[in-house]
Amino acid sequence: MIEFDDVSKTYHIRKFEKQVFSHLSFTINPGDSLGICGANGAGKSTLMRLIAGVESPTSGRVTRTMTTSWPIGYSSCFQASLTGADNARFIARIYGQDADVLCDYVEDFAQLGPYFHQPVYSYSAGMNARLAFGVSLAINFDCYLVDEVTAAGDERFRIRCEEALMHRKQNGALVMISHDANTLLQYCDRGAVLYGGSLTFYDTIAEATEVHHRLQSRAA
Ligand SMILES: Nc1ncnc2c1ncn2[C@@H]1O[C@H](COP(=O)(O)OP(=O)(O)OP(=O)(O)O)[C@@H](O)[C@H]1O
Repeated sequence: MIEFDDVSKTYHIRKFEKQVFSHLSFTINPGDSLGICGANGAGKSTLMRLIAGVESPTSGRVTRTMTTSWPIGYSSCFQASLTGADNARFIARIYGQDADVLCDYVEDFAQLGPYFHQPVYSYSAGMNARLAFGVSLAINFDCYLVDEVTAAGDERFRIRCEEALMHRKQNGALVMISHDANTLLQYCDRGAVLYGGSLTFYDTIAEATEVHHRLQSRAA
């Protein structure tokens, strides 16, 4: 379970203050697959970082009894001067996994060819995302956090991601951000819309994407 209790987040940037969201209370349970919709800058990635625990709330409390992946997406979570393989080994050690087994899985999954043994700074954004996806799928998290990453890679990679995520979803939880309604409809059951600093939940992802679409049309 991941529980948000009256969580608010504000960034202070020089003399400027940005309240991203306020007083969010909700729970993500095992078996949930939640799609989060919202316009650019609404706070989706910030929310994901708080769910993952890589950032803290300004006020309120986030309680986790499930292990969560880091937000898998285009933003890099790797040490750029190390190779993909060395990053995978490093992460294996942090999570107490067999480094050789994890490395083999990632090499096969991410299909980076010789780049797997090159420094991460030489990777494209898509290659970075493939590595991130491979490493996180190699570790058995209770909850996977996916930030737009399913768009990374070619058709074959997308099918691999889909199969792996659908399999993990059966045994755990999934929280996904995407600007593509079809992706959310494919992966998620429940939906939420982040708008004006508030998060509204819907029983189905179809309702959430529809509300988001209406809000977007109104703003245009
Ligand atoms: N580390 C930070 N410091 C200051 N402001 C930040 C930081 N991270 C995000 N913000 C601000 O918080 C707001 C929400 O950003 P966030 O990236 O969470 O939005 P998003 O919904 O994921 O956007 P997009 O769909 O464009 O990726 C934006 O106004 C952004 O400028």
